[in-house]
Amino acid sequence: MHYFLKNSSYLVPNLFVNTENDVAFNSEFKFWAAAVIALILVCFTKLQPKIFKLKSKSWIDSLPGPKGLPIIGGLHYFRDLSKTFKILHDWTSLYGPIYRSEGIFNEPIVFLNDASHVQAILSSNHLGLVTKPVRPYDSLFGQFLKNGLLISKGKYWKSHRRTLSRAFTYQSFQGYAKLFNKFTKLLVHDLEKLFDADDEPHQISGLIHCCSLQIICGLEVCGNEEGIIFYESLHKYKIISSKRSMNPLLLFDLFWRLHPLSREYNRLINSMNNVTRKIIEKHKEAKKNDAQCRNNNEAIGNDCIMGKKPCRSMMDEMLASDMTPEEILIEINTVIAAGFESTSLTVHYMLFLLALNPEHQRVCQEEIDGVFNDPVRCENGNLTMDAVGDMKYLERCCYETLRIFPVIFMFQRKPEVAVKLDEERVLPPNTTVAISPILMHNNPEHYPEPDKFQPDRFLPENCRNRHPYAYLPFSAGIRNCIGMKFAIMESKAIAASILRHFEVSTVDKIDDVILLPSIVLTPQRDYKFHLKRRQL
Ligand code: HEM
Repeated sequence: MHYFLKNSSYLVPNLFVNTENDVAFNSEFKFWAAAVIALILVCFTKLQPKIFKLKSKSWIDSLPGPKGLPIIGGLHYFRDLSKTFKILHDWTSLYGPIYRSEGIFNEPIVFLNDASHVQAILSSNHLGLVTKPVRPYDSLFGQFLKNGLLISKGKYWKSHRRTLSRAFTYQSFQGYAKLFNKFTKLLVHDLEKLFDADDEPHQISGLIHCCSLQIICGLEVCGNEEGIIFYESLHKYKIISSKRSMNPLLLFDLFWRLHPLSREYNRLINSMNNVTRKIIEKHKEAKKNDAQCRNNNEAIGNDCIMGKKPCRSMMDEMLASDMTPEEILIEINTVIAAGFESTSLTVHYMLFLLALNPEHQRVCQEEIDGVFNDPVRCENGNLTMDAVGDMKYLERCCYETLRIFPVIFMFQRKPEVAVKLDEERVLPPNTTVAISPILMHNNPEHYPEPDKFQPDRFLPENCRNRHPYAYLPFSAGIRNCIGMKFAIMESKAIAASILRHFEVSTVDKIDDVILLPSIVLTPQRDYKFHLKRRQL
């Protein structure tokens, strides 16, 4: 078996799992007692003026919304994370398209669910508008992704965005066809082994995650020690980050540094950095071999593109830029952290929705067969990038999946300048706003019968009259997802390879599995699938 973790449910960062075994919780009780006392003292002396200042009157104070508690604001509503999305849906029904909640220290957070309000924030090119709030971004990612693209701001962000953008053009994707083909073939092979063994339903997200991780790293990492270390560390890192972001005490830097979890957190970051450094070294080595091979005009394995200008991968673009080694390390971690699981989860959700809707699965398979049976677009089972681009029905299924399951279910901004939301409201500078695709995509005004899986919502003629900011799985504007096109191509390539070889069905229903806000939208457990080989 090609994947590194036998029990794929392990792969799901489940916050209900008791992680006490994973991390050192020694002396936690003493820590909490000391922390609570210290917190009370700090609050009464230092923080009171800040709290009162935040309570200065503005129209935001009169917005409807759930009541916060002193200091912890609205965090207590999310004690039981399995209820998060129900609570958010209830708030939206109760308070309407714009309402106010509170973060830590009762900092107001304005929830925007109206597409034109969201447009006012996201559509501007003003650098002051793309700033993200320190919380939750810093507490979730700060020590790992530092000033990487996901969190940085201003001119620094702009210059790195420009460098990385060069690696995300259609032209540079051409080189990825080879990786898509290599790793999707391994995936199909592993799935055959898994489902040939018995007639039981199986969880397959471990295998899909593995495929996506290898594509984004550009290397076979799953079977070896480095892959295991990176994956396990990322898994634990996510659990700890989520715990921290929901725990008011741990949001204080001082307490966080004293807490045993933070030592474990630093250890995990060091492990991931070590793996990333090795990946960079291997890339440099592979590049050297590749250049040598072109000079000698002889092919080394499959990795040498004879006579052609080599396509530059994301890694190549970064290595060729004027970024320092430390900056490159951070950006590569950013791309892996932002890109691999979001994409594999999308494939997981897409297969689940196609299993629930076999009539759509059949249409996809007809389209996929047409491409695989065409020797121009698919030679020896190897898809070209154009062939992946050609699968338009599958693409609509991918868009519809991201409407129903937007893996980045919420993102935030803290504009440094005032923003006119509408004729009546100007958002004061430094106000935190939360934008939630999962709430916006459920609005029947934009998506009639939002619970239904209807890929044709994304036919061009059906999109034409929809508000352009009503669909936000990748955010929008100058700070949208840099990997958007890559993610769609990769999701399609993985899903196509599975649907080409298997009929996919599931024993689960949509409400059987609770969704958790575990940084990304994560099913509490994997869906269970039956994969039956197709007669080709
Ligand atoms: C289906 C898969 C994906 C989804 C749904 C997704 C969604 C998003 C969203 C909503 C954001 C904005 C986050 C925010 O504003 O806080 C974002 C940012 C980002 N994504 Fe993706 N993403 C996906 C795949 C990828 C891939 C494959 C890569 C890289 C190869 C990637 C790299 C990034 C980076 C670097 C950022 C930060 C961009 C910036 O701030 O300038 N993402 N993504």
